[in-house]
Amino acid sequence: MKIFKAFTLEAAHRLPNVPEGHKCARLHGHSFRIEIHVEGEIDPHYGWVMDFSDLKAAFKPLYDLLDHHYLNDIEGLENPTSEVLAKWIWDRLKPSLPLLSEVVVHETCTSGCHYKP
Ligand SMILES: Nc1nc2c(c(=O)[nH]1)N=C([C@H](O)[C@H](O)COP(=O)(O)OP(=O)(O)OP(=O)(O)O)CN2
Ligand SMILES: [Zn+2]
Repeated sequence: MKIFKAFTLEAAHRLPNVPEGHKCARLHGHSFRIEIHVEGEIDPHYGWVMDFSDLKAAFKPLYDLLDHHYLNDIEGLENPTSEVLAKWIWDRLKPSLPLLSEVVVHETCTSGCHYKP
């Protein structure tokens, strides 16, 4: 069974490696929507894979690092594309959330990525 929790965070970024004249070289911000997916068996007593609030607690340290920050200043996010951000979250969350199965980053309403190794 797969479950997920979604988070919205505000952050600024620019993409330093885009071609000259690309709009995303300029400083701009997004309301990122991040989905954290986990996969596991349903606990027969609780009737859930895991408590959504435990999922929220696991992501909180990373949420606090990202929310209302300039992503380019964060180690590992010097080129903060959706793809880089999704893998950055996976690499830091997986050790404390072993059931993690996918990280989804919605950068805008129309753009984003799904990451699972
Ligand atoms: N593969 C990727 N391409 C782009 C990324 C990215 O992270 N991965 N990021 C950007 C920019 O950060 C930009 O803010 C988002 O791009 P875009 O979807 O083009 O934004 P728009 O709001 O202009 O989208 P429209 O739906 O076309 O209006 C660029 N590319
Ligand atoms: Zn952007």
